[in-house]
Amino acid sequence: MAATATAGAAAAPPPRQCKLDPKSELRVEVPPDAPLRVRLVAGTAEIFGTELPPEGWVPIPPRSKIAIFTWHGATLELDGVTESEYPSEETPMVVYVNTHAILDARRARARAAAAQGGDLEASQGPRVIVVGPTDSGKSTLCKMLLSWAAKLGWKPTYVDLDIGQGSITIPGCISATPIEKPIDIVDGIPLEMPLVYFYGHPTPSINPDVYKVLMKELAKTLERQFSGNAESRAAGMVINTMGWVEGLGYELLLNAIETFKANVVLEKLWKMLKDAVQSKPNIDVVKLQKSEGVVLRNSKYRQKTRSFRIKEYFYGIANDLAPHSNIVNFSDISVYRIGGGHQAPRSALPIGAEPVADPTRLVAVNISTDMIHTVLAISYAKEPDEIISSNVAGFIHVTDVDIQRYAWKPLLVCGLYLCSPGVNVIHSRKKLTYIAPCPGDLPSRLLIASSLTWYEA
Ligand SMILES: Nc1ncnc2c1ncn2[C@@H]1O[C@H](COP(=O)(O)OP(=O)(O)OP(=O)(O)O)[C@@H](O)[C@H]1O
Repeated sequence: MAATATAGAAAAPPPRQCKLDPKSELRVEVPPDAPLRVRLVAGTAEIFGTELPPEGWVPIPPRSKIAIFTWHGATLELDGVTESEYPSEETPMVVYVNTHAILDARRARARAAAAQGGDLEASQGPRVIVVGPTDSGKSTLCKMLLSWAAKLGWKPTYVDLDIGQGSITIPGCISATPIEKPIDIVDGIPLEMPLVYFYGHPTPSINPDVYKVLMKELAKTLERQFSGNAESRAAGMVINTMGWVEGLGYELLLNAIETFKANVVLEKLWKMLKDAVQSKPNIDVVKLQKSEGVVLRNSKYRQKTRSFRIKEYFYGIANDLAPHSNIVNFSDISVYRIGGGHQAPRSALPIGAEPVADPTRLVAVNISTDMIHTVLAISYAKEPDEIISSNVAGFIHVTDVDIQRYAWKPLLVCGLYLCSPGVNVIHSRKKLTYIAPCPGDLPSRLLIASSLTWYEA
């Protein structure tokens, strides 16, 4: 099939077939508002590690940028509009699958060591961390490594540290989930058992200390789970990182490698880390080539994608879920912000002591109309001081904040009507309206504020 670009095309082209040679891929970009479906007519093919079923049409979600790759050759049929579609034989897939094979061998070694009563280190499978700049294909490589491992029966843990995009749940979170089967082409990462810590902002620079603390909490919880589950331990982790690789971003990457005890670093297009971590024992740094198919996304596009991820949480990928609107009294909830606490004034400190800001301090937040359109996380914490070390149950989206309502009651004094705040009746409602994915009361009264906003169109 010749390279085509149908960007802006109003009418859908007729269904068309595309024959792919072995070890080649068809790269497709789906527009935001027109459906596309794909069918395997002959041969075998996969999308980022997940095989296309031998029969039937597969809907490709709007805004997707995908590659349909075949190892042994395939004929595909496409039905619908694309922004671009073209085949390519230049892919790094052989290198990627070889990397997978090495990881697989390490998992098998770890499992065998566990069966022979080996120590924790010997029974630990690969903890792979994928690093590199933005749009170098990190998330895509993670998906492939996870799906290929799951296809062989492993249940590796996917750890997503990329708070800018959020591939497990909404952006602003550090999360992890076991991957038990190849990642669904339509539904994405399974959401049955995610472990989610809420940072609440799309970039770590807002409060890197909190970002580090949350990474530590997640790593601690995973460590506990691994110590009681030899299979998960042998399957290991695949860790996705953010694309900020300079200055503070670089420091946070080194911190992530240490915190999650990563023992394989897969670099995409970037070798700065090599010098920093190669001197350490038991860490392998492997430089991998970037696929030419990876699509560059500007900041406006990323901002939009973040909004869509939040919308998807409430309305589903195919807009097939209906969130529930609910009203809660201010007195029934407590909202906190993690970090941003001001340092104590010098005058309040003992003589000679220097004021120290505690970036991880918990601050109670007054509920105000500023919260409208923001996302709040529902903490599993029992007490406020446990919030930073607790994962979250889910999210709500604030649609209205009713602070107070005045019922003017003018007084007739000497033939004049007067309005005085002193004598007016003030009807105070103090209610917050929100949408949530499920009906019923909130599972906890402890909520975490964020800078994540979403405007319902
Ligand atoms: N071979 C390919 N053909 C077509 N599209 C691709 C290919 N590989 C990746 N993509 C798409 O390119 C985009 C960027 O890739 P990806 O999300 O993996 O990069 P990233 O390094 O994780 O980015 P970031 O760090 O900015 O989140 C994604 O939409 C992805 O689906």
